[in-house]
Amino acid sequence: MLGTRTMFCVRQMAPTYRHLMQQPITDMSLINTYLRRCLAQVVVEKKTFKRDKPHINIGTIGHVDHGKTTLTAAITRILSEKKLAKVKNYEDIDNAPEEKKRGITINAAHIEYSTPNRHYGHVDCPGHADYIKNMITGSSQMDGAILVVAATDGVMPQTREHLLLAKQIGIEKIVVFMNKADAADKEMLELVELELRELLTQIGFDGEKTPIIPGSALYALEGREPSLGKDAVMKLLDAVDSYIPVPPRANDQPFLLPIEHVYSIPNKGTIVTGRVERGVAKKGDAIEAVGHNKLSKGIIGGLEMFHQTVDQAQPGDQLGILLKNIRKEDIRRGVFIGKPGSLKMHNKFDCQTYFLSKEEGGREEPIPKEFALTMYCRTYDIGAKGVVPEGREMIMPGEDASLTLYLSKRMVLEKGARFTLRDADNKTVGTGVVTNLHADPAPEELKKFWKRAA
Ligand SMILES: Nc1nc2c(ncn2[C@@H]2O[C@H](COP(=O)(O)OP(=O)(O)OP(=O)(O)O)[C@@H](O)[C@H]2O)c(=O)[nH]1
Ligand SMILES: [Mg+2]
Repeated sequence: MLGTRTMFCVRQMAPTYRHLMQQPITDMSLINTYLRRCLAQVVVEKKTFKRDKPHINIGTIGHVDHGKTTLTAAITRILSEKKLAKVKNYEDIDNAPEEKKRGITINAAHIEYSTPNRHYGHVDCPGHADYIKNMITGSSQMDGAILVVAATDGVMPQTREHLLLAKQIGIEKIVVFMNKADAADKEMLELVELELRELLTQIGFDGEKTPIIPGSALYALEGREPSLGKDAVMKLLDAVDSYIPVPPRANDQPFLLPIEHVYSIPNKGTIVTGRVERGVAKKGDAIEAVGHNKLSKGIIGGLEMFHQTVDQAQPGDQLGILLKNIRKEDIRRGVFIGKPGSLKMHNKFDCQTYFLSKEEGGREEPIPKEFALTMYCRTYDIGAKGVVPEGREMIMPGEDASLTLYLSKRMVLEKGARFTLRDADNKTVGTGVVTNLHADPAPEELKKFWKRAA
């Protein structure tokens, strides 16, 4: 049934449908019509996001039972006292029945809060499998992370595994909360800190400078002993504020537009359309069109959006670009337009890939040692052959793996780029993130996979 508030929103926000509102609201189908037509507006009214602070995505990672969810709950409790967060109790975060029963996190939970300087989206990651999947698919893309390590246990297998994966997918800065300090003595804390700095350095983080803050998430949540509880959590948030940088805004990066369509207009030139992914561009700028084994140089002759001239293209713009000095035959869908020198083609790379389980729409049968699929990345799709790493005979649906992929043509690839793998029936089989780019392989190596080596 309709609440008074919903009806108020409908009346307030739907002047277009006011003629419908003149009639007495007795007919449910009429009410449904109002609601359907106004739903989008009602949702907007409910969820207007105040953009007054830089937004950053972070999350808690670390070994099972080390206190990630307790810390997440404690952060919201402490910040709620300053009206910077809504309290999320432990049970609100681990809210699935199975999670309550077993006292563990299974699904990643998304929470928001602010410090005086920033707005944070925070993902409380589960100890294991789902987290890895979410990290790879990008559903929990993080700009930085809080590693939670219980001082009572020290570094454990998933501490290392989560750090490795964070590094793989491009997280540069980590802040450590050395938890359960209420149950550990000074010597233990010192030892675990040493162990952690060594591990961070080993994996490629800055082990010396990474802030490591000892404390007790449990005390913070229960409002006990501020020096270990509330004050430690505030210290942690200060460290997150200062150590994890705001990611560069898309405007500041080199121009990039993946081509969706190419047209040729007689006497005018070649027109490409697509959505600006990053950077800015204007008429007269030099550009390169890169992809499908080819690099062409040209100049932007004009920019249009919705049949109107645009002075400066910005991220998110759906554009038509007139290209000078580039022929229609030189380019096609999947070629990228970018600032000269900023785009590189590759046909061999490493990636972290998750293969969907049967329930998720993936394959029933395992992925064999060598396989052929189509890789979809931004606007291109291209033949890709993969090799399962040594030591594994196959990959089962529902598992993840580090792989090396060979493409049938050299395409624009960047570390951190996300892609999907589909089979001949256009069924999505896997999803991945590029972790390492190789120099072009020798033709003999490529010929093993592609008869007509690029
Ligand atoms: N003594 C002590 N116990 C803590 C502290 N923080 C958490 N715990 C306890 O450790 C257990 C695990 O805490 P959780 O917050 O569920 O751990 P988690 O890392 O989220 O676990 P998963 O999500 O399952 O990986 C719970 O019994 C907590 O009460 C702490 O600071 N001190
Ligand atoms: Mg948890």
